[in-house]
Amino acid sequence: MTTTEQRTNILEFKGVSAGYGGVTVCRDVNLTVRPGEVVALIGANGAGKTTTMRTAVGELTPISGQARALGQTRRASLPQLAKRGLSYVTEERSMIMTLTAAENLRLAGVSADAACVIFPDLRPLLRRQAGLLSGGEQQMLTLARALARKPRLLLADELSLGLAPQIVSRLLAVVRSAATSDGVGVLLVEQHVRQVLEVADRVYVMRRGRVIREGTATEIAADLESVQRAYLMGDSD
Ligand SMILES: Nc1ncnc2c1ncn2[C@@H]1O[C@H](COP(=O)(O)OP(=O)(O)OP(=O)(O)O)[C@@H](O)[C@H]1O
Repeated sequence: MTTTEQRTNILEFKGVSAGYGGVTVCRDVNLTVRPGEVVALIGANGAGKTTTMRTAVGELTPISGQARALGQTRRASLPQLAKRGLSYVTEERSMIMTLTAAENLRLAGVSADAACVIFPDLRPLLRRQAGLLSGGEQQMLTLARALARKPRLLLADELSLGLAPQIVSRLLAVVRSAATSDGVGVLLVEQHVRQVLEVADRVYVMRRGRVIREGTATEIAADLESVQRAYLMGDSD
């Protein structure tokens, strides 16, 4: 990756407000993601993290401001962004549960070998129905499928929801490595704040629809108790 590429934002929000049916949920959000960096978006339930992600991937249109992914100057849909190199993964199990792991990969145009390079543990599971995989295995498959497509921008919304800490670490380590080794820009929404701070470069903290703090992961980690007390305890405080 050249220095110029590293400096270019592959995701950029300028004063973005967004919401549902005319009701504004996120207000004046400014954020950036550059190639090769892992950026975490943290905040209490209902803070507006998913709304921000859905705006970034073109599922929601900003009420005002500008949301630009992968250099698009006009609003683009998720399929258009996917063609340009966006992968979007969420906590929802997105596999077809009656198909095998290998069939799910094939359906996405991803080779089983490429997926197994990312998570070797998938190899013995390829012929198993996706619906019979554990939650952690399903998310390994989801992440392997997303990364094997060699995206330029990965948006992951609570990929590890409800999973054991050990598997959360493994998923996050693979995300970190995709950023470091392949230059993927990553925006991560995670409830596992301590773990995400270990892999993130920068962090945005949201509360009541606004970004109320940003910093390097090191800065936020050094001040984690007050961040958690002030911002993550619940939006009704
Ligand atoms: N489809 C929708 N229609 C109307 N309001 C919505 C919709 N989805 C979310 N909201 C509201 O928008 C606000 C922000 O929700 P959002 O899902 O973005 O928060 P979040 O930070 O991702 O929360 P969580 O951590 O609980 O997933 C909440 O008040 C929520 O009720």
